[in-house]
Order: sequence, then C-alpha cells, then structure tokens
Amino acid sequence: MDILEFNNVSHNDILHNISGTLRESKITTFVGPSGAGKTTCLKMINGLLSADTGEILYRGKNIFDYDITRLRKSISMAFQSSPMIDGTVYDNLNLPSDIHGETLGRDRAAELLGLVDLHESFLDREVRDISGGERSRVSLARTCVHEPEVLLLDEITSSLDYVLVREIERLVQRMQSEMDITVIWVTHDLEQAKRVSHDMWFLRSGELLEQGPAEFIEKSENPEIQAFVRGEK
Ligand SMILES: Nc1ncnc2c1ncn2[C@@H]1O[C@H](COP(=O)(O)OP(=O)(O)OP(=O)(O)O)[C@@H](O)[C@H]1O
Repeated sequence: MDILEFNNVSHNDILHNISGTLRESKITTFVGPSGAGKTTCLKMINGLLSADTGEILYRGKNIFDYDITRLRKSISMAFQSSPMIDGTVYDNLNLPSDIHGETLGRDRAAELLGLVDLHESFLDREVRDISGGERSRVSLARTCVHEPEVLLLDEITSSLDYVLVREIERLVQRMQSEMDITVIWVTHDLEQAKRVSHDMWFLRSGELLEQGPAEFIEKSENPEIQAFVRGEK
C-alpha cells in the first residue's frame, strides 16, 4: 500500500512535475547526482517546504490539511551530520518534546537509547564527548521520540567511516522492520542505496526519471541512469 503520493509537484526552479508513490513499511531511497533535488523532495514531505503546484498526499490526504505539529510527529526527520545542542544526550533527546512544551521521561529516554543499542548511562554524557557513530545513533533515537510512522533520513552516514556506515545501515533496517515504519532515505551513495533499499526513486535535474523496486537501477534502459550506475555522472 502507498503511504505517500506526489502529484505533479513543482517547487521553484528546483523540482519539476514530480509524480510518484512511496510504499508503506518499506525503505525507499532517493538517489541521483548532486543537485538533483533529493533533499528538496524530502523536505516537502513533512512540510518544511511547500509545493508551488501539485500536492503531496499522506494516507490520501494533502499534507497541509494535517495539523503541522501532528504531521511532524508522524513524519520525523534526521539530518546530515546529526545537529545537536550543547548539553547531554538526554537534553538532545528531550528537544522534540521540549518544542511542544512537554518533557521526555527518563525511562522513555533510556528506552529510546535501547532502540539504537546505546546503554542508558549515555543519557548523562555530554554530546561533545561522544563519537560520530554514537552521535548518529542518538540522532536516530531522537527521531523516534513521538513514535513516527515515517522516518526521513538526509545523508545520515555521510560523515562516517565505512564500518560505522554499515552499522548505521543495519540499525536503520532493524528499526524499520521492528517498528514496521516507512523510511525515506536520501543518499548520494549508490552502493548504500543498493544495500538498503526496497524501492528507489532516481532523480536528476529536478525530475523523477524512474521509480520502483530497487532492482530497476541495474536494469534501466534510461541512458542517464546507466551513466550514473557506471559512475560517470
Ligand atoms: N533555498 C534554496 N534556494 C535556491 N536554490 C536552492 C535552495 N535549496 C536548494 N537549492 C538548489 O536546488 C537544487 C537541488 O538541491 P537539493 O539539495 O535538493 O539537491 P540534492 O539532490 O539533495 O543534492 P546533494 O546530493 O548535492 O545534496 C540545487 O541546485 C540547489 O543548489
């Protein structure tokens, strides 16, 4: 079943008539060369950017017909380089609640760390003292505070070395299946996309050239996609 649908979505000069669907409880990666519009598409899904024309449907309803606060609880986003505030891991996990005038319980915070295989003793660690891999885990835990249905991930492994990249990929795959959530993951790394994707969207110059089960990327007859797969663009 499709959980999200783009209908002829355009945004400034960046996206042009994007129409496509995203399946529920799957990992879909947005791939394509730099400047293709991958991050812009992602930001449109939770209303950080709006369409000039066209619409995005979430469970059949225009995303702007939802209360934006509730939408962002259901559709949560983790950013490149895992931005954090100064303070402890707990302070950072508490941020999404704090924004809504709530406070995250310590037990729930410890549970969230468990989800990403970090011991609860991390709650009182200063974020400036934790490693890059731990930081990525905390960032992922933070996206889960409000038990989202959809996780939007923007290049979350780009600053990590290869071993950590694989660890985070396995963690996201496990989170996806254990929590039965939908993951939409922007990556410029085709090998990563091939490892983690059920489905892919291939974007280039603000257009969605092809979409579907991940295998299409190897079989596509589109010369632009073939060139990308060969590493030429
Ligand atoms: N706020 C903005 N104002 C003007 N142009 C923008 C803005 N944000 C993005 N762009 C442009 O839109 C295009 C698409 O950007 P976007 O970040 O969505 O691409 P991307 O596929 O995620 O690229 P990358 O892999 O390099 O991050 C780029 O040419 C970028 O310079």
